[in-house]
Amino acid sequence: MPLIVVWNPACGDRTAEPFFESHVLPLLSSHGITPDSVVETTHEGHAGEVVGGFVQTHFASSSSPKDISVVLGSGDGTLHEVINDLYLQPSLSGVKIRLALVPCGTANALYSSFFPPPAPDAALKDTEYKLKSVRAFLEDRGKVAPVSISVTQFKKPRGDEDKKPVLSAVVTSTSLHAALLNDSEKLREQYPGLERFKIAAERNAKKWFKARVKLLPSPSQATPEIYDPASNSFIPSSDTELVGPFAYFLSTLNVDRLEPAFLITPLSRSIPAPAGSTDVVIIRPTRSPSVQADTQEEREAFAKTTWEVMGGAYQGGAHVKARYPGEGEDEGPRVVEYFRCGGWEWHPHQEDGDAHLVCTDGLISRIDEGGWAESRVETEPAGRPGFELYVA
Ligand SMILES: Nc1ncnc2c1ncn2[C@@H]1O[C@H](COP(=O)(O)OP(=O)(O)OP(=O)(O)O)[C@@H](O)[C@H]1O
Repeated sequence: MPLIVVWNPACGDRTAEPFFESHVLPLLSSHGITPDSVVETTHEGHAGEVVGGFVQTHFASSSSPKDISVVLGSGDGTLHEVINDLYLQPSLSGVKIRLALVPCGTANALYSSFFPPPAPDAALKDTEYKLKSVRAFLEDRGKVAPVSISVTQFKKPRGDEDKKPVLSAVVTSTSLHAALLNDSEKLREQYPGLERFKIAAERNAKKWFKARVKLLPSPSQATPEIYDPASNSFIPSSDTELVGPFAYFLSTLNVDRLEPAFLITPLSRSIPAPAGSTDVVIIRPTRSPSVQADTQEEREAFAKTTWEVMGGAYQGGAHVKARYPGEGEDEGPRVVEYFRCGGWEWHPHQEDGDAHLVCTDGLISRIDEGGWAESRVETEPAGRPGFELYVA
């Protein structure tokens, strides 16, 4: 099977190059494997260009089999670029792109979801931990997990052309997560590690985002579902048209975490999601019994709730069960609404600029004035290239 090795020297703590030179390339060599191509990226977008070029070259000269392997040293953003470059190319229909990921990025959500680290802090300094997907490629080439794709389309006001769709394999979000990702890029130089996400979150925690949302069913659902903690299962949701404001709105695919220890959608593993569905985590402040109106004072006071509850994602996903204080002990409504569905529409309020940001795997896009976004899990991947991850 054709093999290309690519790493991004600029991601994470910038140690991809020495890690590949010292560990990955020698490991391949010790198994008698010489890659057809070895590339260190030199600029944004380069990984997509080289993998795309590699696939085209191989399939121009052979008709079958249409499988290639990519050893990719990066974070989620570089993988996002590769998927976005390749997925919509009609000439790559039916090609299988099998990825051996080496987690060299900052968050490494996809890798740490498939290879949950025993100790989050130590994980990325542990050479053997980082080589798990490469070892799966070397030792058991048949063992792969499919990587599902979400397609987000940016709709313009009537009469205008839509922008090119953006694909994601990890996270699609608006509200606090999109706002903090927008800020965190500016902090990358100063804070190369995970702390830049926390700093950016603190800066944005007091914002509420005015929008309305329509949840869309997956092909296997009659209607979108909501998590019912009492039965520990998903049940049909009576509410699928959600009115804001929103403090938090985030959906995931393929992952249960955004960082090794930040389990934002833990139910995607404990109650496995059927193909074609995404898990959506939402906080709407006006559901709180103590919030009377959308005022600056209420926003500032509510930031503490958002902060504390979302901190539960660092405690194994405790946010999923958090409640507002109520009449009796544990009687208030749930803070987090946890949905499972096929996708969603996000219609931002025209005057709320912050509500126009959408994050797809770290890439920030802005919805045009008067426009809206629609994100759906791809359910007809026939005619597209398929992505798979070597797993243990
Ligand atoms: N040689 C390069 N110099 C500068 N930037 C690069 C280079 N090669 C790739 N990039 C860009 O680096 C950015 C960051 O990469 P990536 O998202 O994979 O890492 P990360 O942000 O550290 O990790 P994560 O996404 O897991 O948090 C990507 O947008 C990619 O386009």
